[in-house]
Amino acid sequence: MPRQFFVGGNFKMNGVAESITSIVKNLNAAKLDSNTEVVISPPALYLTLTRELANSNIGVAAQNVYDKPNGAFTGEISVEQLRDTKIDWAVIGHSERRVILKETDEFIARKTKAAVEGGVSVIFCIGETLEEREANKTIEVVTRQLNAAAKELSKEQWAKVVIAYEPVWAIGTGKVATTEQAQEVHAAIRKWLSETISAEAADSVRIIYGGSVSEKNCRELATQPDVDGFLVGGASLKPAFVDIINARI
Ligand SMILES: O=C[C@H](O)COP(=O)(O)O
Repeated sequence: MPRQFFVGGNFKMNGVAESITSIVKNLNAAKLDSNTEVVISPPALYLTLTRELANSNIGVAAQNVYDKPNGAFTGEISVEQLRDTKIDWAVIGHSERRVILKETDEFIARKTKAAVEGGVSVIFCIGETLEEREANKTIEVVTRQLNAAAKELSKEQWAKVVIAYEPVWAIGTGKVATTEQAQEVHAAIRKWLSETISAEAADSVRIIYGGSVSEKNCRELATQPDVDGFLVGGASLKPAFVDIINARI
C-alpha cells in the first residue's frame, strides 16, 4: 500500500485565539487534497480550541508531552491529558527543544514511548546542525537519534510514528535542503528502518521533511521517492499552507 502523504503544521509559540481561529477556519474552508493527512500543532493553550474548531479530517498535535503519567511535574502535560482533550498526536524531539531546552536523545525516546503506549501518535523529529553537516556527520547524528528511540519502542510501535527529518540549519532560515540532500537522508533513514526495525516499517513509516518548506519549493521536494510529506513551521501560519498540503495535486 502506498504511504499516505502527510503534512504537519507546527505553529511553534505563535498565535493567540483570534489568529489561530482564523488559520483553522481558513483550513476548514479550503479544498485540501483528500489523499493527504493533515495535522496542525498550536501552542498547548490552544489545543482544545483548535480541536473544537478544526474539521474532523484535520488532526491536532501537541508540541510536547511528558514521559510520566502524572505527579509533581510543574508545567508539563501528560499523555492521558492529551487523550482526555481529544488530542491524538504529539511533536516530540523538535530541534528547538533539543537545542534550547537541552532535551537528550534518551529523554525524547522515553517521551515517544509514553506517547505511543498511551495511544498518541508521534511526529518524531531528528536532524543535524550545520556544524555536524559540515563535518559529514549527518547520517551518524540521525542514526544516533533513531537508535535511542529504537531502544524504547517495540517494532510494532513504529506504526504510530512519523519521522520528521529537519536539518537544523534549514529551520526558519530560508535555506531549504535541496531535493537531493533531502532524498539522500530520507533514503538513509528508510535503510535504517529496514535494517533495524523491519521491512514492513521501512515500507510503511512516513518520513517527512521540515526546514523552510514553502509553497514555492514543496512541489519539487514532494517528487522525491522517500519524501512522504512535510513538517512546516513559518508557512503553516499563512494561507500558503494550503498550497503545501496540496503539493501533490
Ligand atoms: O517544525 C517545523 C520546522 O521547525 C520548520 O520550521 P520552518 O518551516 O519555519 O523552517
